[in-house]
Amino acid sequence: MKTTDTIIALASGQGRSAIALLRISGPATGDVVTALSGGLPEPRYAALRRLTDPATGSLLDRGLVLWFPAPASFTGEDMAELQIHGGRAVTANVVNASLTWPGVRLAEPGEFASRAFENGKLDLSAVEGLADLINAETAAQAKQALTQAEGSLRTHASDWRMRLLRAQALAEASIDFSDEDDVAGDAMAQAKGEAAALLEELTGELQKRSGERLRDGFRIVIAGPPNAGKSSLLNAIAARDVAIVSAEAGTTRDLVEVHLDLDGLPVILTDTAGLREGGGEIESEGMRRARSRAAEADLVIWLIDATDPQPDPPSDLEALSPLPVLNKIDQADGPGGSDAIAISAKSGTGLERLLDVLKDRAGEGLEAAGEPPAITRARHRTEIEAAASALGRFIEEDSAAELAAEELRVAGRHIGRLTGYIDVEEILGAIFGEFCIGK
Ligand SMILES: Nc1nc2c(ncn2[C@@H]2O[C@H](COP(=O)(O)OP(=O)(O)OP(=O)(O)O)[C@@H](O)[C@H]2O)c(=O)[nH]1
Ligand SMILES: [K+]
Ligand SMILES: [Mg+2]
Repeated sequence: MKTTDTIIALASGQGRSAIALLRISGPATGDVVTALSGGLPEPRYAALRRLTDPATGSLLDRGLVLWFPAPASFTGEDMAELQIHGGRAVTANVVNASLTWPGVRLAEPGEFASRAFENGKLDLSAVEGLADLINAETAAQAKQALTQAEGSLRTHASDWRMRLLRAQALAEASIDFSDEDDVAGDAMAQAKGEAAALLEELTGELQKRSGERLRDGFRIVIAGPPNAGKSSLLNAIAARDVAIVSAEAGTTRDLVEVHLDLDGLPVILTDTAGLREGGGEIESEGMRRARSRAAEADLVIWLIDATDPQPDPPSDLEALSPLPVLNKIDQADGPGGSDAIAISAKSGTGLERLLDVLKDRAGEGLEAAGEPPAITRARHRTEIEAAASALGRFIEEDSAAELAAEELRVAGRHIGRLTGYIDVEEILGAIFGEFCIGK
């Protein structure tokens, strides 16, 4: 990416809409806007302007023009936003007219955010928060993403960095005074005390899983013998015909997944192939997938047919403490007498109760008690784990002070990568690649 280029992109969704938002960023922005609209409006005030093709003078559209001179813009560069009519031809014409200006090109995905990062407008954790906000499907996800975009992880990371620097300074003092035994020993003991307190805090954060779960969704897997009504249950909960239902045992082979919003909580519900002995090659592969998805789930529903004598779940599923649910009670004689939740996927009986239980379980899994979790994605976990093990090595190291102090620098590098203030090149692509064009 060359920051001398001026970039343009449709920031609102693709396709027909009432209004479309075009964003332009880079040194030629002022010239392009002047060429299109005859001048620059007052900074940060919307002005209604006629937009004409600078080459032919023909009218392209009328729209609102906003001008954000550097450095007070999202990217930190000269920027403009054009609110124009959202027809495909209108937006294409305005974009094409802008592209005729020298040094102007279409933006790559995430390029606006990446320039904001390069210009120190956003740190990496805030960029990730913005990406999550754009992808958020439920209210709880959006709330967490916004908290992160506003700097929740950055606040933690800078506190951790400061404490590491303090420990580092103490460890280095102990090296400098190594010929004065008690001064050196005292400084090293203080450094280890700082490190131990920080390690305890990092370990506490690593124990919380709710941030990542909330970002990814709480995973519920429906498992059970063939024909128990698993696909019928998925369809009933999703209120759409997602999975094929039939009286033939072994209908479902692949995993069928739906994303649900249960009172603001994101849930991923997966229907699986019925589990039984035997089965052909395809069905066996389906059962293998069912078991492995169940093993990764936050909650497994073991669905059985109330009208049919049932096998117990296989031992690998039993070990996951599945939630027992009894289906087809519309056809069963009695309530069954077990602790299973009784439902009919067909008539809808008992579904509300089941949904209440699912909401409770998802709520327990997703809503952190106390402080919101610092970790919201695997990248954060990897860095914090690496920092914690370096701290552990520092605390245990009782040989040369120089070697021990190096572990603190390693920990500092990993914490620094959370916000990207140091040594970030290799992680940039992965983060900005998640964005759509125009952000
Ligand atoms: N009476 C009654 N029939 C049901 C109920 N739920 C499902 N069925 C029927 O049971 C049969 C099997 O339903 P499916 O949803 O395909 O069952 P499955 O567990 O997904 O089956 P496989 O994918 O083959 O493992 C179909 O004929 C459904 O109409 C129910 O609550 N009551
Ligand atoms: K079936
Ligand atoms: Mg099925």
